[in-house]
Amino acid sequence: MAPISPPKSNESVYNKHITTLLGWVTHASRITRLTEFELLIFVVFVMTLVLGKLINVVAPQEEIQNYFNNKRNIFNVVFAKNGWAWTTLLIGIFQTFNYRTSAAPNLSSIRSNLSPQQRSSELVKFAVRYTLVTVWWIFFTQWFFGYPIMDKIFLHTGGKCVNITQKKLSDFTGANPNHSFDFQVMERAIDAGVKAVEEEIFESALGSVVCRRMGGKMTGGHDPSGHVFLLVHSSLFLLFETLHLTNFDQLARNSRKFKNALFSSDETPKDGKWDVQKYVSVIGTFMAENPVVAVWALCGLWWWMLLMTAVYFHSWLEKLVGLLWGYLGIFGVYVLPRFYHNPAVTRAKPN
Ligand SMILES: CCCCCCCC/C=C\CCCCCCCC(=O)SCCNC(=O)CCNC(=O)[C@H](O)C(C)(C)COP(=O)(O)O
Ligand SMILES: Nc1ncnc2c1ncn2[C@@H]1O[C@H](COP(=O)(O)O)[C@@H](OP(=O)(O)O)[C@H]1O
Repeated sequence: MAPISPPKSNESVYNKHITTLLGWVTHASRITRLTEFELLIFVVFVMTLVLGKLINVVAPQEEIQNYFNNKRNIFNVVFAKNGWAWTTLLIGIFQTFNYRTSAAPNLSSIRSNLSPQQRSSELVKFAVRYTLVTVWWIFFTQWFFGYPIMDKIFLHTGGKCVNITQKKLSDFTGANPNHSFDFQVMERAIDAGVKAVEEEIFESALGSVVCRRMGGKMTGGHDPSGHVFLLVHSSLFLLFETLHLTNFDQLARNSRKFKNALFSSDETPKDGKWDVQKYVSVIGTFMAENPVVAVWALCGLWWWMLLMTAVYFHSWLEKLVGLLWGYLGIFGVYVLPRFYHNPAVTRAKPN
């Protein structure tokens, strides 16, 4: 009779599973050329969409209705709708402070050991990367030899702009030279004496920007989520640009200093009044020494908005397509070059 092996302890089973999981992570990291931490970041966005779907499925509708699914909420109107402008502003501030690091060694970024030439060369490389990711954003959401890619996908899969009455058409006077293509279509429709503008040729020729500005509604077809794209694309860009430049030890030291300054005894209200000037100065100093904090705060807002988009808007597939286009641009700019220019990583391929 074969000897009966002793029952395995829970701990040994967990250890075995963790070893297997880590093996998969290492393997995925080798194939994709992403570091394990970067891989984790990519996975977080997929998991956020999954989490949003779960919340949507399990929470009763009346409980999940809130301020955040109002399209006119301030975070959507002020931040997401101007998402690339915010991204540009914050990475611009980060790079400016970062460039000056050698003059201020207590900054939480690590460029102080570079010569002026090296720093200039880093800045040029950054400008090239910024231009590439900006062009990707423009192509997907704003313009791609006519309509942007997201609109082209929508129109080619049978999407239409509906609900445009002749009145809305004639009311539409906000001429935007950037969308001359749309205006040509409209002019042709007007010249042809289109009465009800719901005519097939007209409806299907309108892109999302003009359609919404005319008070119409995009319907049918596959409408990739512009929000998921923008939030993921911007977050990945900001993280890839800042993580490797962050001195986490210095950041931790500065954070402790900040906390002490904020909560020190002389910061308690005197005669019921807070010393606002002191607070502004403490917070200002902290933000100037740690520009990365503002960048990560924007990433935090993007993550929350992504979760809200995942709960309330679009179909699952439309969000997934937005996500994949967001991944693709960043992968092309930051990771693809590693397949050609990083022999150390290439050598790390399994035998
Ligand atoms: C900071 C470093 C500077 C380096 C300089 C490098 C040289 C760069 C040279 C050329 C690059 C091109 C210049 C582009 C500048 C871009 C500045 C802006 O961002 S201005 C435009 C602001 N617009 C937005 O942010 C709009 C964002 N919104 C959207 O994309 C969409 O509304 C949506 C995708 C969020 C949703 O779509 P919807 O259809 O549902 O509305
Ligand atoms: N997190 C969010 N908060 C508020 N509105 C959101 C949102 N995510 C998407 N939306 C809205 O849902 C619609 C589809 O978004 P998208 O295609 O960009 O993913 C857009 O409506 P409007 O275009 O009417 O503003 C957008 O404003």
